[in-house]
Amino acid sequence: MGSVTDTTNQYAGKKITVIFVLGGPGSGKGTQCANIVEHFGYTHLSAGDLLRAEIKSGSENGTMIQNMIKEGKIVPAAVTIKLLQKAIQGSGNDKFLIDGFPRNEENRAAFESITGIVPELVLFFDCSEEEMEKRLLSRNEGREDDNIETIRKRFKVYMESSLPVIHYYSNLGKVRKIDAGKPVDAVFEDVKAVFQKVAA
Ligand SMILES: Nc1ncnc2c1ncn2[C@@H]1O[C@H](COP(=O)(O)OP(=O)(O)OP(=O)(O)O)[C@@H](O)[C@H]1O
Ligand SMILES: Nc1ccn([C@@H]2O[C@H](COP(=O)(O)O)[C@@H](O)[C@H]2O)c(=O)n1
Repeated sequence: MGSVTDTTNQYAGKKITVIFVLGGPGSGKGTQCANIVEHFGYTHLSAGDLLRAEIKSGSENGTMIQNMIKEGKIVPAAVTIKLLQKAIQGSGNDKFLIDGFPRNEENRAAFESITGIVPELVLFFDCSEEEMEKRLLSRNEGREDDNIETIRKRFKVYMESSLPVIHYYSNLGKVRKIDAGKPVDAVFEDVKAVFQKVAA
């Protein structure tokens, strides 16, 4: 198992690099991950997308996951980690952006102990609640949690449970904070600067 400072991960027989992508709901994580995939060859694994796919697949956990998402709550780590492990193992790539995970201390500690994977970096999209709310309310993707009631619950969970995870990695010197309140292209310029250093 890796230590928190050793980011050379051996996973399922191969060396992999993992970057966690964190930030509030609607801060633009998914949008920027798409840009990173295109420019830097990472595979994007969105925990939220994996959970939504699990609901659609008719899995035995589907109803539980759907209820948690509607309430803006965090699904038990064991469920999400299984989906992430499957996606990592099924990918031919060795570089992963894990978006929207770990979302709380339970996610973080369980991922570390189950997989032994240590993130190279944590990309943190910092954005005001006012801007995130505006973006989520106009996202228009038919998501069941993009309504004002659930959005407020998601913000509360983010403040109470997700920010402490970002602080944990910040104390380890792993966080790269990006001003995510700027237009998409300007945010990506700042993201690029981070990835150019990772590649160097
Ligand atoms: N920098 C930006 N400026 C304006 N709008 C943006 C910006 N980045 C993303 N958006 C838009 O805001 C909405 C939310 O973005 P996105 O889905 O990337 O956020 P997210 O952080 O992945 O959200 P969630 O955690 O809820 O999945 C989308 O409609 C997207 O097009
Ligand atoms: N680690 C995670 C990630 C997400 N969820 C649930 O999915 C919802 C949507 O997540 P997005 O990243 O797509 O915004 C989120 O509000 C949680 O209910 C989770 O449980 N654990």
